[in-house]
Order: sequence, then structure tokens, then C-alpha cells
Amino acid sequence: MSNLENERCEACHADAPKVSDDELKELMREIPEWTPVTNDGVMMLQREFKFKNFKQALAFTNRVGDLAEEEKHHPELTTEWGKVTVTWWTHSINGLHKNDFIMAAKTDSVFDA
Ligand SMILES: C[C@H](O)[C@H](O)[C@H]1CNC2=NC(N)=NC(=O)C2=N1
Repeated sequence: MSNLENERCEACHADAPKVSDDELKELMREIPEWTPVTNDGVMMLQREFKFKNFKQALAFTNRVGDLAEEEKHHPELTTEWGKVTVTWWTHSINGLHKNDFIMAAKTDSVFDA
């Protein structure tokens, strides 16, 4: 089980450090189902979650939304029939902060609950 899911996000400022390549490698081991993707030069974490119908996908979307409000860290959420795509990155630094890995782990635990 990941330890990250029990950590809290810290307030993130524009001068906060992005995760290094070594940290990225280490942190990815805790969230193996996520993929690092780059959009317009910004590195992000992405995972697709599958459901039986739209209603379940929407309920999951709302649970992740509640998590985001609790931690004051917000994802991109794309809700479709039977599928939610969740993408985490830190807007203020245009890249990945440890907060994104914490939120990815928390997202996994909402899905597995
Ligand atoms: C004031 C507020 O907490 C900040 O603007 C937060 C809101 N949610 C956020 N979410 C994400 N993903 N990145 C941010 O930089 C960010 N900033």
C-alpha cells in the first residue's frame, strides 16, 4: 500500500521545486498505474478509471472533486460513459510537485474504496 495517500498537500508557491528525475522515479513506484504525460511542455500524471456506466463515472468524478477541495489541489477531470480520465499537475509551477503524487495516491484509494 502507498504511504503517499496518508500525506497532506502543502501550500504550493510559484518558487516551489519541481520533482527531480530521481524523485520522479522513486514516487512513480508508489503509483504504478499512473503515466507521466507531457502537454505543451508541462509534465502531468494521468490515469483512466473504468466504470460500468455514466452514473458511476460521475459519482467517482464528484468524490475526486471533494478530495480536491479538501486538499486545495485540483485536477483536470474528463467524465465519459464508463470512463473518467484524471490528470494531476501543479499549475503554479507548470509541472509536477510532490502534491500531485499525493493526490494521485488519494485518487487510487477513492477508486479502491
Ligand atoms: C489558492 C489556491 O489554493 C491555489 O490557487 C491552488 C488551487 N488548486 C491548485 N491546483 C493545482 N493542481 N495546482 C495549483 O497550483 C493550485 N493552486
